[in-house]
This record gives sequence, structure tokens and C-alpha cells, in this order.
Amino acid sequence: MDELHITGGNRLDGAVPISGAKNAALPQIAAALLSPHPLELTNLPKVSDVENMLRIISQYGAELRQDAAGTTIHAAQLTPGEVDYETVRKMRASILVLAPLLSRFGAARVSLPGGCAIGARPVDMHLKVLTALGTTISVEGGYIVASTNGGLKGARIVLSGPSVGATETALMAACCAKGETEILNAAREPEVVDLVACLTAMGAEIEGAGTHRLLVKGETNWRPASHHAIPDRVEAGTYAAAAMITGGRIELVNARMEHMASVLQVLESMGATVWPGDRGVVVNGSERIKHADITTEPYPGFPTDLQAQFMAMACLADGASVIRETIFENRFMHVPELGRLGADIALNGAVALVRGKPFLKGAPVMATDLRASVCLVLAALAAEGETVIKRVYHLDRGYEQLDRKLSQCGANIRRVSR
Ligand SMILES: CC(=O)N[C@H]1[C@@H](OP(=O)(O)OP(=O)(O)OC[C@H]2O[C@@H](n3ccc(=O)[nH]c3=O)[C@H](O)[C@@H]2O)O[C@H](CO)[C@@H](O)[C@@H]1O
Ligand SMILES: C=C(OP(=O)(O)O)C(=O)O
Repeated sequence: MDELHITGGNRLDGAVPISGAKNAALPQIAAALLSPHPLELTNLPKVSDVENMLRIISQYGAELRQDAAGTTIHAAQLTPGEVDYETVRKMRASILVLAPLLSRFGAARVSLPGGCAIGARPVDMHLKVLTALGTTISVEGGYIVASTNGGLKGARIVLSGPSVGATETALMAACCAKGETEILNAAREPEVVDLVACLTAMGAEIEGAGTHRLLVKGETNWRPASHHAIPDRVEAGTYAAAAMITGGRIELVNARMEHMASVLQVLESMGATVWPGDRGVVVNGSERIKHADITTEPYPGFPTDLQAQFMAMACLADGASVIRETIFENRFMHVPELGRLGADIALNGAVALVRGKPFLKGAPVMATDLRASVCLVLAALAAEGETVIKRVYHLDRGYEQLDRKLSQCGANIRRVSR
């Protein structure tokens, strides 16, 4: 199992190419199963979640062709099968193949994911969406067993909250349904908008992307398509935090300022200077980090996927910061590990009170999930001495060449295979 060895204290300076967004790529790979025509996806990040998703769809007979330009998925002929517990447990986004399988076969069997490190993460909203569109669903032996009687039918769907995944399930299913579907309280995340762009290129007719009301025409006339995934706003926000926590300067090449408004606003309130560069966004850290008041919210609010990274910065801020996590009930797994580096954090339910310290000190720590792991990397970059981070496979789920990108900006970071 790989470890990261980081010696802190170096000021980072350089340019980081921001990869395609993992959370845009995963639903787009699932969407390729909807159509019998080829879908070329470019800008897929080279991360293990994307590899896993490609493996899953190839298990159903989708043909993959990878070349320098991108990955072409051709789901001309599919073979039915189930998505097992081990697969869904390791990568929850695999639930996104449920709607495409259902639309292609009229039936599907996908394992329930169970809880995970950051919360219970039920899939009830995905199931309600599919039920509204005419699916009969039961849970048998831990598996979702779904079937349609005569195909999916368009409907008016009111989501009980703007779930990203449930909106994506609704969009994919509605594209195949007979008649129009209206999705209310839809998620507005850029990754949802990018799925709409991908589905539209594939032939779908969808209105309202980026709003809470989506209108899907249904019975899509599929055609061959090509789509370029948006840059990863969470990866960009992570490197912005790396610039800030080391008092350095990083150009986030490809990053889109319009996807990062709330993040950049908080970053500026903490003392960073941010401006649009020729190739993306430039973030200049300051000598001192100011304390912050952060509440995670659905887009366009501050993303939960950057909460841990900003907490690492708050650990070194002047004064006390308040961080409220409103999306996932257990997304503070990094708190005890930050404590091992000397951070002063008091947790009270969904609220963390982070009292800034003048310095952190390196220690052995354990990665527990994707963003918690990268928060430890950030803290280690600023800490005195060496930090060893174990269970780096969590990081590899969503960060392409993290150690290489950081060392090119001057970080003292080494990957050690044990
Ligand atoms: C692959 C992917 O895109 N992952 C992202 C996606 O996850 P994901 O799509 O799983 O997140 P959701 O937006 O669905 O979750 C939001 C909230 O709704 C709850 N919920 C969701 C579905 C459901 O059926 N029932 C239910 O109760 C969740 O437990 C959570 O509390 O959006 C999250 C919120 O921006 C991000 O942190 C994840 O990185
Ligand atoms: C929580 C995340 O991913 P997933 O939904 O795939 O677990 C994430 O990207 O931070």
C-alpha cells in the first residue's frame, strides 16, 4: 500500500494543469450505456474512480477504445448482469448505471451501497425518481431489483432535496421515457449541467440546465456524439488552498472562475489574491491566513467537497474559524488526524470551531476518504518536519498525479510503496 512522505515548509510556486472533473466524468460514462451509438469522451481524468466506472460498463459489453484524443464508448450490444456489492461499496457513483441499464433492458439488479465514511448516503431519492417514471422496485438480499412494465413513462418529479446523483438518475431515465418529464428541485451543480450538455450532444432534448427546473422531452433519438468534460472545480480549489497554505502562488491552468465563485470569495476573505489568468485562474497566497466562516451548501454555495481542504487552512489562521457541514452528517473524519498535527478543533455536531495556531508539526496520519486525505496533504505541506500519510489509495480515487503536480510547484513530497 502506498504512503506519501511530505516535508513541509516549502512555498509553492508554479502552474498546475487542472484535470477533467471526476464528478462530471462518472455520470457521462454511465450515460454512454443509454445509446447504441458511440460516445467519445475527452478530458476524462486519469483517476481510479474513472478506471472503475469504465470497467463496470465494459462488464455489460460496452466496447472501449482509448487513444490520445479520448475514450470512445460503444454500447451497441449489451449483456444483462448485476452490479455487485463490492463494486458499489467501493464507488458509490456506480449507482448511476441503474437508470441506463433499466432503460436498455427494462430490468436491472444493482447492490445497495450501504453507508460510507462521510455519512449514510441513502439512495432513496434515486429509487423514488425511477418509481415516478414507472419502475417497480423492491429490495431483495441487499440488492435493488427494478423493472419497468412496458418501458419508462414521463412524469412530474419533485425531488425532496437538490441531490446531484438523483438529478442525474432522473435525467438519464427521462431521456428514455415515453413523454415529457419535469424535474423540480433539481441540482444546479456544473457537473449536472455538463451531463445535460453530454446528453444533448447524444441527441437528448433538455431545457433548464443550471436551474431547479429541468424539462426532458423523452424518447431520445440517439446519435453518435463527442463531449469534453469540464475542468475539476474541486481539484482547482484544492490547489488554490495549497497556494494559500504555503503562502505561495499557483496558476490553475484550465480552471473556470465561474464555477468557483463561492470558493474564491472565501479564499479572498482569508487573504488570497485571485485573478483570471491567460490560461485559467491565478491564486496568490498571503503571509497570514485570516479566519473564516464557512457553511457548505448545494451549488452555487460553498462545496462540501472542499470543506476539509479549507479546514486545513483554518488550522493556521489568525483567530477562530467556524465551519458548518450541512450536506453530509459525518464529514469530519479529518478532524482527529489534523489534531495529530497539532490542530485545535472542537466539534459540536455539524459545526467545527477551528482555533488557528501559528504552526503545525508533522506526524504519521491516516487517510480516511478522498477529501479528508487531501486535507492532510495540505496541512503537511505547511507543517514543520515530516508527515507520513497512509492509505493513499483514497487520494488516487479523485486526484490525477497529485504528488507530481505538487512537486512541480516545489513541494517536498514522495510516494513510497510498501
Ligand atoms: C460522484 C459525485 O458526483 N459525487 C458528488 C455528489 O454525490 P451524491 O450525488 O452522492 O450527493 P447528493 O447530492 O446526492 O447528496 C446530497 C445529500 O442528499 C442525501 N441523499 C442523496 C440521495 C438520496 O437518494 N437520498 C439522500 O438522502 C445525501 O445523503 C446527502 O446528504 O454530490 C455531492 C454533493 O455535492 C458531492 O459531495 C459528491 O462528491
Ligand atoms: C464524495 C466524493 O465522491 P463520491 O460521491 O464519488 O464518493 C467526492 O468527490 O468528494
